[in-house]
Amino acid sequence: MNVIKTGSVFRTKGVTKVYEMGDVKVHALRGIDLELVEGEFIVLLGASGSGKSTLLNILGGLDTPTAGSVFYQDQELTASSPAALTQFRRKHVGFVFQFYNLIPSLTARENVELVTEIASNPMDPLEALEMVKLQERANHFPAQLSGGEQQRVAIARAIAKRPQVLLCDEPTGALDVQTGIVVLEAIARINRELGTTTAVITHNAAISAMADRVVSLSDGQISGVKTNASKSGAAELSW
Ligand SMILES: Nc1ncnc2c1ncn2[C@@H]1O[C@H](COP(=O)(O)OP(=O)(O)OP(=O)(O)O)[C@@H](O)[C@H]1O
Repeated sequence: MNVIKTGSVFRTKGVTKVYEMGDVKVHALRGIDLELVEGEFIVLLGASGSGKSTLLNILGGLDTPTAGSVFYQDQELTASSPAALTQFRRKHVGFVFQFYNLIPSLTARENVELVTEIASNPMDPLEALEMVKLQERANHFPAQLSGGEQQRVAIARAIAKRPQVLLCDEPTGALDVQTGIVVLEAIARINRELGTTTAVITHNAAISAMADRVVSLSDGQISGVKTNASKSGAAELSW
């Protein structure tokens, strides 16, 4: 069942990003107007170089646009100081990247604890590992886990502080299909059970079927927005 609440989480207006390297200007984003609402699962779909990562990094406060405005609820990120952006990221945003960035010398549980120790209302690390079905591997080190399991630890780490938004940049990009599906199931479960507003960026059109809404990017512009009448479970996907 699709339950979408109506509260606005992100609003962007005319977001433009130009990277300048010497005399060369790369227009990564060319005027993005987008709203994400509370509890929504959105897929940002586009070919390599279409601007997906740039947009996600701007939403998550890791990067700032050249022009345009970005609001997180009532906070204008584009008018926020670097310190305020750090606070925003720390409190409200969980990031998942293609490569898991776990600390090799720490167990799964300790990797999650890195976040729970500095968060104000965190989950128990084991509860976060249970959300991704890895509670039994809590005392294993990253080298003892498969790529998909390491990615699930990274997801547990991202959600353990109970962020309002989960931003995932090609979370299955380094995984085979079956492993990717288990990772996507974990992300869908978090969206469904915790109500975490979730954005997944991918070049893989098959993943779109899981989303409430699919926003296609092409050459730094939104080239299409599609609302799915019903969502597929990750297990139904194939690519
Ligand atoms: N730091 C940077 N400096 C210069 N150009 C950049 C930088 N980051 C991205 N770009 C350029 O901006 C454009 C958009 O890049 P972006 O990484 O957002 O695309 P993407 O859709 O996420 O691609 P991919 O799927 O390959 O990761 C590309 O042309 C890229 O080369």
